[in-house]
Amino acid sequence: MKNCLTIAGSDCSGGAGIQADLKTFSALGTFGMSVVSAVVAENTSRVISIQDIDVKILEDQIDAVFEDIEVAAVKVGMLPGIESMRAVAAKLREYRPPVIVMDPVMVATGGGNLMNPEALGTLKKELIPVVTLLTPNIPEVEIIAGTGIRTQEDMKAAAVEIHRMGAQNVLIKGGHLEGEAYDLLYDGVNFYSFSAERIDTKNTHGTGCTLSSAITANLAKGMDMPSAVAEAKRYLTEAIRHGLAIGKGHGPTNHFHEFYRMN
Ligand SMILES: Nc1ncnc2c1ncn2[C@@H]1O[C@H](COP(=O)(O)OP(=O)(O)O)[C@@H](O)[C@H]1O
Ligand SMILES: Cc1ncc(COP(=O)(O)O)c(N)n1
Repeated sequence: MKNCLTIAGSDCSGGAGIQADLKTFSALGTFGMSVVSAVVAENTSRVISIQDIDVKILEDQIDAVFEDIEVAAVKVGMLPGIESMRAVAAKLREYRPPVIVMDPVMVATGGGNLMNPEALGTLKKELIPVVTLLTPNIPEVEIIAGTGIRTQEDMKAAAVEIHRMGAQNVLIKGGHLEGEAYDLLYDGVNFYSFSAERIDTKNTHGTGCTLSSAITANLAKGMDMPSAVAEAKRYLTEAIRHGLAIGKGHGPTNHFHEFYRMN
């Protein structure tokens, strides 16, 4: 079995963050481990408060995993600010895991800032250059690339720009645009399109986390990048289709529905 590590925030309501990542890692047959970067008091409707984890214990958690266990792939999710970003970037440069997938989480689906906007420069300078794959959504692309995105052509231009910043691969998620659920992958040479039907639901809490951790698990299992993304998208679409109407706001994706067990 391959070992996957998520470095991300804790969502006590279980739909996003490390909780979504660990459920995805398990559902896809990998062994999941987690380094907590922040504790977020949140639910399907709102973010109440956030406590950043001290940098020392953030670093110690990473050391505890890497000094003992072989890590096939790392997923990085919410990093709340400059200090945590610097610490994680330094540890990733030190341990050099074979795969690093980063979801540059900025805002929760239910609203609420999860990243200090002042950390944008650190994200660009220290983290983007070390990642195997960056998976921004449209608002995140607009902030990172500094351009408005309305069309698939805009997505292409921004993917090239983010690749230039140092990300080996870029997957721009089009969930925030209208029409089909269209995502675009750029590997520095080719573009790959991934389309799925848009499911009419408000239960989309954790979709980005689920997709990036599913890609991480698939890469850990040895798939090439386009196959890992295609399979992860298939997994995610079913997890949204069978999404759970839990809570009063945006319910979570479902990792254990009948469709996936049978396929
Ligand atoms: N209603 C939906 N039906 C099907 N796929 C969706 C839906 N909403 C989002 N997606 C897909 O979920 C993934 C994450 O989407 P997006 O909303 O863009 O990112 P984030 O969750 O980070 O904000 C993408 O693959 C996107 O295409
Ligand atoms: C701790 C944490 N991390 C990430 C998200 C974003 O989730 P989404 O996958 O809906 O973009 C979240 N709401 N909470």
